[in-house]
Amino acid sequence: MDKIVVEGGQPLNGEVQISGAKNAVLPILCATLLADEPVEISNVPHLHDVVTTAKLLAGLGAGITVDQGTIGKGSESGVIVDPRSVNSHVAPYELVKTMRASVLVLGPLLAKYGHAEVSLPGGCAIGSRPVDLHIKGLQALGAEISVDHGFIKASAKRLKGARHVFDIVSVGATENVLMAATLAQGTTVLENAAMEPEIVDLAECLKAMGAKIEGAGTGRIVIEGVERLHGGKHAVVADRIETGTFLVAGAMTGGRIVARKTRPDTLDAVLDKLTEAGAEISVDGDRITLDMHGRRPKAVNLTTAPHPAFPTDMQAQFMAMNCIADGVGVINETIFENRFMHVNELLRLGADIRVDGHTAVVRGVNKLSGAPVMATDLRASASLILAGLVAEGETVIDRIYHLDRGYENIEEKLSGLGAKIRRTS
Ligand SMILES: CC(=O)N[C@H]1[C@@H](OP(=O)(O)OP(=O)(O)OC[C@H]2O[C@@H](n3ccc(=O)[nH]c3=O)[C@H](O)[C@@H]2O)O[C@H](CO)[C@@H](O)[C@@H]1O
Ligand SMILES: C=C(OP(=O)(O)O)C(=O)O
Repeated sequence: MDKIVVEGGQPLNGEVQISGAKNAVLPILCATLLADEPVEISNVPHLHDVVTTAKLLAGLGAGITVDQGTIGKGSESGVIVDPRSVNSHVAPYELVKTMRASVLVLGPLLAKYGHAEVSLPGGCAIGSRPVDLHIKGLQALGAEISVDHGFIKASAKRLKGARHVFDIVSVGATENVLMAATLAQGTTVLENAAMEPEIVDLAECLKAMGAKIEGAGTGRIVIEGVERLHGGKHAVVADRIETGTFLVAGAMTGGRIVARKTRPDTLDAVLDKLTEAGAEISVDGDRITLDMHGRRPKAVNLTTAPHPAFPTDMQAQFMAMNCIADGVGVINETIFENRFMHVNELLRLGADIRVDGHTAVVRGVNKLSGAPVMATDLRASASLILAGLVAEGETVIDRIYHLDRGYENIEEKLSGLGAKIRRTS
C-alpha cells in the first residue's frame, strides 16, 4: 500500500495551479444522465472519485470518453458523457460503498427513466451520513420510494414540481432534488437549500443543458421543469478546499504561496481566518497570494457550518495549523458527528489537543516531531501532510488512498512549492 513521506522544515514558496472541484465534478457527472445528448465537461480533476463515478456511469451503460492526453496535467482535461446508451438503472453496492456521492445518480435516473435502484451508501469515518433528506425531497416530487435489502428503490411516472423545505441544510440532498426537479412537470421551490458554490456550479451545468433554474447559491431555488435536457458544455469550478489546503500549507510554513486558476469569491470564511492567523492575503482576478513574511501563525477559533460559513472540509487543515500556532484555538465541528479522527494522529506528532464532544481545544506547541501516522479520511490525510511539513524529521503517512479520492497530484504540487515529499509503495 502506498505511503507518503514528508520531511518537515521547508517554508513553501511559489505558485500552484488549482484543479477543478471534486465536490462539483461528481454531481455534474451524475447530472449528465439527465440529458438526451452528449455532455462535455472540462477542467475535470484526475481523482479516484472521478474514476469511480465514470465506472458507475459506464456500468449504467453511458458512453464515457476521456481526454487521456491532458487529464491529470492541470490543463483543460475533459470528459464527454453520452447518456443515450444508458440501459441500467441500478447503482451497485461495490461502487456506492467506496464513494458516497454515488447516491447522486438517484435523482437523475428517477427523473429521466422513472426508475432507480441505488445501494444505500452506509456510514463512513466522519459520521453516519444518512440519506433520509434525499429520499424525503424526492418523495415531495411524487416519487414512490422504499428501502429494501440495502437498496433505495425509487419510481415515478413523471415527477411533479412541488414546494419542499429541507429539514436541515444538506448539500447532497439539495443536489439530488435539484437535478430531479429539472425534468419534473411544473415548478419546484426548494427552501432551506444548501448554498455551496458547488450547487451553483451544478446549476450552471444544468442550465447549459437547457434547465430552468433560479436562485442557486441562495437558500431558495426555483426550478421550472422542462420536457427534455439537451447536450452542453461546462467547465468545472475551481476547488475551494484544495485552494484552502495549499494556503494553509503556506501559512503554517511561514511561506508565500500564489494559488492560481482559483475562485477567491468562494473562500471568504477561509481567507478571513487566514488573515486572523496573521497572513497577508491579496486577491487579483483568479489568483490568491498568501504571504506570512516568515511569521508563525496565530491560533484561530472557528465553528464549521454550511456555506458561506466556515467549511467542515477545511476543519482538519486549520486544526493542523493551530497545532503549531501561537496561542490556543477552539474548534467546533457542527456538521459531522465524528470528524475529529485526525486528532489522535496529530497527538502522535506531539500536538496538544483536548476534545470534548464537538469541540477541540488546540494549544499551539513550538514544534511537532515526525512519526508514522495513519490517514483516516480525506481531509484528515491532508491535515497530516500539513503537520508533516512543519514537523522535525520524517512523517510517514499510511492509508493515503483517502487522499487520492480528492487531491490531484498533491505530492507534485507541494514539491513544486519546495516541500520535501514523496510517495513510496
Ligand atoms: C461529494 C460532496 O459534495 N461532499 C460534501 C457534501 O457531503 P454531503 O452532501 O454528504 O453532506 P450534507 O450537506 O448532506 O451533510 C450535512 C449534514 O446533514 C446530514 N444529513 C445529510 C443528508 C441526509 O439525508 N440526512 C442527514 O441527516 C449529514 O449527516 C450531515 O450531518 O457536503 C459536506 C458538507 O459541506 C462536505 O463535507 C462534503 O465534502
Ligand atoms: C467529506 C468529503 O467528501 P465526501 O462527501 O465525498 O466523503 C470531503 O470532500 O471532505
